[in-house]
Amino acid sequence: MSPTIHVNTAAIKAHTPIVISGPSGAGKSTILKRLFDEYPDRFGFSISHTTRGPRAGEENGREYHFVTKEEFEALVEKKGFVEHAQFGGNCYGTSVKAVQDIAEKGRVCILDIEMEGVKQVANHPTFPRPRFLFLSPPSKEVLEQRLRGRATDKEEAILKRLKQAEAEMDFAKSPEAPHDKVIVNDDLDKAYGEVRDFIVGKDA
Ligand SMILES: Nc1ncnc2c1ncn2[C@@H]1O[C@H](COP(=O)(O)OP(=O)(O)OP(=O)(O)O)[C@@H](O)[C@H]1O
Repeated sequence: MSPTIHVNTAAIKAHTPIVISGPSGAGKSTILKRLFDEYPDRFGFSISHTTRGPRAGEENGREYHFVTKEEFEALVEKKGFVEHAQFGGNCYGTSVKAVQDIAEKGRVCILDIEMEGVKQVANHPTFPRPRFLFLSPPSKEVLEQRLRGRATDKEEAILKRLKQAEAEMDFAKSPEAPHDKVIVNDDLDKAYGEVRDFIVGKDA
């Protein structure tokens, strides 16, 4: 057994990361963009690790930390990822260090991750507990309208997202869900205000 990596608990607790999840189309990107625009110096996104090769224009340590399968697995062994997953034959993960780097710069790390990742973060053996926010669409029907309205996905992708959305929403209602707050994105301004209150506090 390899020893687990060191975690700078103090830095992370001083700037508790926020995990935001919710079905695709719930409005996470829209709301986070607004938050970053309003508070440009307060937040940070961690740089993920991946075993896929860099694409033209991508730089190691900027878009991703590009690593070999062996390096990735060694970090998994050491509990060096707060969450990791496989997509299309490649591994992707958010390292403890990447989140820590943001906290050490005095910023709050925002993690936009899906259900399986949320479970992993919540169950990590040494990483301090972040704050968990779930953004929900008002209903499945409205979610479907928004996904279609966004017009970025093909029919097959929309159906897949809707199925995954159902799983996300069932999980959020289940007793094992770690969410500290559930916000329904019905009216965008109202939902944004609630997200901001949760993340930066009412008097910010
Ligand atoms: N309250 C709202 N009322 C109406 N439309 C909304 C509202 N919030 C977001 N939308 C629209 O819904 C669509 C989905 O939003 P967005 O792309 O932010 O979702 P997302 O949760 O980030 O999805 P993904 O995880 O796929 O990136 C967008 O077209 C956005 O403009």
